[in-house]
Amino acid sequence: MVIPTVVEQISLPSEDVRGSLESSPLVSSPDSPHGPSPVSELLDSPSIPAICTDVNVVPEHEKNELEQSILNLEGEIAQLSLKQRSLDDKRREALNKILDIKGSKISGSIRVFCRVRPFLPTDKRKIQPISTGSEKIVVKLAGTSKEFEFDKVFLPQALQEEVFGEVEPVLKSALDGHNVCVLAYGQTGTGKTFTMDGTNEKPGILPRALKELFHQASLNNSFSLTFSISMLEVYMGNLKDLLAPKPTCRSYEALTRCNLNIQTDSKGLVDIEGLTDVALPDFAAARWWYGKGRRVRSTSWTNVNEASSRSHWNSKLTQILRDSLGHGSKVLMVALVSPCEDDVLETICSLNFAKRARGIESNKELPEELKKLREKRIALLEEDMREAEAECQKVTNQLQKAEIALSENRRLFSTKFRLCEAESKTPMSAEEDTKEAIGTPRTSKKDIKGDLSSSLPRFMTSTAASRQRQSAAEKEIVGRAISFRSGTRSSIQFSASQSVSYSDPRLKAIFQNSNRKSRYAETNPLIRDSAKNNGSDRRVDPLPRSKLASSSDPNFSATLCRHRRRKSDFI
Ligand SMILES: Nc1ncnc2c1ncn2[C@@H]1O[C@H](COP(=O)(O)OP(=O)(O)OP(=O)(O)O)[C@@H](O)[C@H]1O
Repeated sequence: MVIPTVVEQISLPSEDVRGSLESSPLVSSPDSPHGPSPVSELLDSPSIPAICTDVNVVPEHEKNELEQSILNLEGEIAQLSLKQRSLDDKRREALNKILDIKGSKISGSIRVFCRVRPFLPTDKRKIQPISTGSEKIVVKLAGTSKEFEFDKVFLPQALQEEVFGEVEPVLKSALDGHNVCVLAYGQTGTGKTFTMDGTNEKPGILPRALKELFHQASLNNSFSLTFSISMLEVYMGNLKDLLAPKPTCRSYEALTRCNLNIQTDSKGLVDIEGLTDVALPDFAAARWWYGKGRRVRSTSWTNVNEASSRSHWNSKLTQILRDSLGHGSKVLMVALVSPCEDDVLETICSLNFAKRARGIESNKELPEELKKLREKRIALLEEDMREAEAECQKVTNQLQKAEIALSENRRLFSTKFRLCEAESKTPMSAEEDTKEAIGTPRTSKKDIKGDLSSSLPRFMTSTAASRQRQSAAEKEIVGRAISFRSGTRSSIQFSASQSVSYSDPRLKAIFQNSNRKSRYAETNPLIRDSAKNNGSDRRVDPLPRSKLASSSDPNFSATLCRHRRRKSDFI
């Protein structure tokens, strides 16, 4: 009665095994006087392969197919990553050109906007001395008029969204690794806070920028970005750390938080000693810390020694912004002006400063034809950029799908074949081996026996002597089954060494490292070589780890590491 159990364990019936089984006293041949045994019937049946399947042995062709699929997906991912990279380069190049053309025609990197505040109920003389166009602003004073030209002029009714829309390209540039600085400048009460911070209902540039940065970073998974935030206020020559932990007493510690020192690090970059730098894992954290900084900013300066450095304070700001205003950085200044006649002198002062910052005289305007050419060029570049962005998004989606398929295939592979391989390699005790050779768990065997004996009439159940004989016969069969099993196992090991073994370089590439960069570096000679080159050419900025914007892409590691500074400048 145990024969079917033995048969169930035979995965690849060979002639030897067949012979062993058929010669067993319990397994009679078709010619035997007892007629064909259940085993013989099973072995002769055309459905043997389906019945004789060892649960621990997966067909080799399935293994090869899965392995091939993994390799194909790896190749596809490498190709898509390259495509994604080149589209991203294309987009970045177009964006840079746009910013350069849109920026000052002379300095190339500073864009200056002007925003006119609307009349407020508290304003006294609501006579508007300013006339505006989309790039021009004219101020009338004592019968004369003065004209200023900027990259963009926002009318009093301009929405926060419109202003942010013009800032957005510069943010993308920040994610591409450029230092970016957004400044608001103007007379008191003209809307600097409103433009940069805004209100809960009408958020300004900063909250929108934080949201957009995290959103943009989440769209592209070809590299990883880390964000951190620092906030400081420059007031009367003193630097206040807005994110510092609350001082326990109004003492020296509190004072030092208001008198940070500006230093130059070993690389000649600006370093504000002791400035709090908080890592931002997500947008929620960014919003929280930004809110904290805003609240601290609104509190009064009580412990500050106002006489300390008045003489060289409009220079502290310059020192702080030095890196952000330097070569290769993108600067955006918003000059805020009042619409009131009473403020007209201040307005002219602000506009003159903004004009100097922009570096172009309004009377040296570009001829109309050149202007049109410039606009046309910008429109073409914007189209290129949009196309590259859309294409890049498609590739990113394909990449995500391929990565999901790859991880699913790997999971399948490791559960099916590694388990199987481990199973076949684990040394088994004689008892375990016997159990396995017989196959069905003991309980099942008992069940079968129990079921059968209970279903048989008493006279058909075995006597003590017949049980002894049966046991001896079983032992013999089990002995043969064990030797067969051993043979099977070694054959699994052999085939495994061809396809599943860790010594196989193809699988090594798949299993060894889940890190994409190194995996690609191993599997794709193109990437491996470029990574090597970049590694030798690029200088790695030794900023503290928390201050680094790390990237899995070797091309980005050097350029993104200045995010901390960019962020602090930004705020
Ligand atoms: N574009 C605008 N639309 C509606 N309200 C505005 C706008 N700009 C400024 N305001 C309002 O004008 C007032 C002064 O603005 P805000 O406080 O932003 O000026 P400020 O330049 O930051 O002033 P200060 O330099 O004194 O801090 C606020 O009540 C603000 O809500």
